[in-house]
Amino acid sequence: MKILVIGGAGYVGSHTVRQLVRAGHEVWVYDNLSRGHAASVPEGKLIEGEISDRAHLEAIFAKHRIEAVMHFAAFALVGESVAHPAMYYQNNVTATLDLLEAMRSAGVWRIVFSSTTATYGQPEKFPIAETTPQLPINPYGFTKLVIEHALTDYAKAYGFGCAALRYFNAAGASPDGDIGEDHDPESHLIPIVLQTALGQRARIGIFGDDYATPDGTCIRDYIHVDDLADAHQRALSHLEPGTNIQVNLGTGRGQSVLDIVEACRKITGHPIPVTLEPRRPGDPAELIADSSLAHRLLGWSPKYLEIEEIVDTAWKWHQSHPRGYAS
Ligand SMILES: NC(=O)c1ccc[n+]([C@@H]2O[C@H](COP(=O)([O-])OP(=O)(O)OC[C@H]3O[C@@H](n4cnc5c(N)ncnc54)[C@H](O)[C@@H]3O)[C@@H](O)[C@H]2O)c1
Ligand SMILES: O=c1ccn([C@@H]2O[C@H](COP(=O)(O)OP(=O)(O)O[C@H]3O[C@H](CO)[C@@H](O)[C@H](O)[C@H]3O)[C@@H](O)[C@H]2O)c(=O)[nH]1
Repeated sequence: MKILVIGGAGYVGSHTVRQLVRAGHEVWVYDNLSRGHAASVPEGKLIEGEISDRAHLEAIFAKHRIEAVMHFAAFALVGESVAHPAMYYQNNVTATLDLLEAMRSAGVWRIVFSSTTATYGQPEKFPIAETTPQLPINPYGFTKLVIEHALTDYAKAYGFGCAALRYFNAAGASPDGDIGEDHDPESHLIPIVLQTALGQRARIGIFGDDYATPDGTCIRDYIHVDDLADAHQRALSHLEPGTNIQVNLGTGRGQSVLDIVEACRKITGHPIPVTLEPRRPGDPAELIADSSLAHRLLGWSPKYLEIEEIVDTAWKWHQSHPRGYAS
């Protein structure tokens, strides 16, 4: 299929692009490089552009006879969304609606959308299934929920084929160490802990140890990026006009912040000093996925289940690219 991967120069997008290319799809990446890296995109495949630029998108859709969109482009940081909600509503909602309109004018009806567990807020029951009420507790989660609703309506009214993939915490890197996670500034837990192991940071600050979890630190379900990429391919082949699915993607296993530090100590052999810091606004205490629907609908199940295996792939990337793509 001819696929435009929007936000494909970013972390999850770049891993997905690789798998799509290997599977024989004709892939183009559309990205404004605000948070992505040209070096993560296969040679000659990057088109620089904004998702709010409808005319540019429509021209690209026509020129490359695009049949499907994978939409990764967004701002995606919980804490930042609390501090700067306008940025989030603008990019994740307004500009994404421009993209949907560009697709509609161009007759491109297939879309796989990066949604998130942040749309659930802080559920009371675990694991989280798709039937769990979506009650976001931060602006980021709200922006993604708005687009899920828009996709439902576009599927019904305009015959779009839509899959919203609700990832839990993306983690790890390509096992060959060629591509991986590189955000500047980095705010995600695993890369920060590994940067501490590399000596680039003196310590890792733990955001709160008074949550209602066994060790008091927040629990997340870390899912390998290559498993997410695999789910995108499966979702794409599931799309028909009017398809509208939402599925969780996680391992079903929860790791606390302290568990992650411990796993990184084991993999890196570094003591990794920690300090205690106040809670980060917008953080839910616990998020663990029930991904059985993705298994039933798409035949998907994660290949990386052990957190040490996931951290090991990230560690390979950080060791071979201590300054990320600038290395
Ligand atoms: N990383 C996670 O743990 C996680 C979990 C759940 C959902 N998600 C979602 O997955 C998607 C990808 O996340 P990521 O971690 O790879 O993020 P990322 O920041 O690494 O990648 C996003 C990419 O989109 C591009 N982009 C942003 N706004 C754009 C715009 N207006 N026009 C064109 N390009 C634009 C950026 O330059 C970047 O390359 C996001 O939509 C995010 O909300 C991520
Ligand atoms: O220096 C740090 C960084 C993070 N944390 C904690 O580690 C956990 C994970 O944080 P982080 O890696 O920043 O991820 P999340 O805030 O859980 O958000 C990620 O995972 C969500 C899905 O759960 C996605 O929607 C988001 O886009 C993605 O950034 C949270 O409890 C943080 O408070 C720390 O204690 N110290």
